[in-house]
Amino acid sequence: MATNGSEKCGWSASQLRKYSFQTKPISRMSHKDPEADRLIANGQPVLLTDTKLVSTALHWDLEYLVGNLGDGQFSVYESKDQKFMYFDEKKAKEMKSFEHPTRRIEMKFKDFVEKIKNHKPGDKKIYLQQTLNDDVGKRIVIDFLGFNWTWVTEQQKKNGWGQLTSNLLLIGQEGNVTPVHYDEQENFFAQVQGYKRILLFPPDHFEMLYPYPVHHPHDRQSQVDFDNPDLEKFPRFKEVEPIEAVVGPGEVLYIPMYWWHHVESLQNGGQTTSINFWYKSAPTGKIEYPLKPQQKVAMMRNIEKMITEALNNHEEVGPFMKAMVLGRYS
Ligand SMILES: O=C(O)C(=O)C[C@H](CCCc1ccccc1)C(=O)O
Ligand SMILES: [Zn+2]
Repeated sequence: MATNGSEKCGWSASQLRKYSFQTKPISRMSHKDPEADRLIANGQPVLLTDTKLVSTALHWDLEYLVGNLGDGQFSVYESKDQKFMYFDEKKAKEMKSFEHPTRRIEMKFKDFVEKIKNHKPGDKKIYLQQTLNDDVGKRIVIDFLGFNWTWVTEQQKKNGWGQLTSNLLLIGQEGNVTPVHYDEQENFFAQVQGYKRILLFPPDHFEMLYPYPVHHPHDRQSQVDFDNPDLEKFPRFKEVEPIEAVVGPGEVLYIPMYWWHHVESLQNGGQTTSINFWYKSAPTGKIEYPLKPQQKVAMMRNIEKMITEALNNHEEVGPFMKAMVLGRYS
């Protein structure tokens, strides 16, 4: 059996899902390597092995969290399969025909842990996704204050990013998948417990990942099902060239804004815990040409929003844009 030296790195290739495309490994390095700062400054992903960003959370197992997270409500998503596709609840309200792929339940942390413990094959899968806020126990506050704010705040300043908008606490079951999507924020993704495989696709993959329309509840998510890609509808999907990282406890992955990412908790790897750090982007300074792919995605989003609002009817957007382009610009 081919090993990847997994005895050293705590996981094996057999725990990774099989997809139709090849991947290339992401570069891994110390945060002290000047190459790391160069990559981050250029909006390139990099896996940082030794930031100690969340070292004070590495002991956050379920037992400790039950005793210290407090009595607040936590957002827990349940899915009939392993996929947890995010959707915008406001946009879902506007779209009667929209089929909700997951259901959000608010519950106390101890009830979430009970559900994890009593989970049987065939039960709905669950995924806790909750923004860390200040109604947590004081030991959690102490751990939180112990994060490496010196380093991450230095990165924020150096790269001219906006404010830290939130830290999302993510606790998922083995095998859970967050399908490929992009976010409009910079992200330091810190792994706390267990292993996650992250596939990353550059922003120019917009044409190969076929995102839903902007007004759709699944805005920013790809229409392509990685487990069963419809190459008739999405022919350019076969051109994708992702890079890949398996992140383990203590490791931090920089996911640049607009970079597509797919996240899976390794199969048979036990439950996973992650904390992300989402930052507003740097303000666009002087426009320089050629435009970056990220800027073009932002432009396409604004144009789509404007046309949709002006026509005040989603059905007319396609024909309107086709009339503009077919036979004229194509
Ligand atoms: O940190 C990130 O950006 C991730 O995608 C991490 C991902 C869960 C994110 C859920 C989500 C997706 C879109 C909008 C709001 C919330 C995971 O770890 O499964
Ligand atoms: Zn994301």
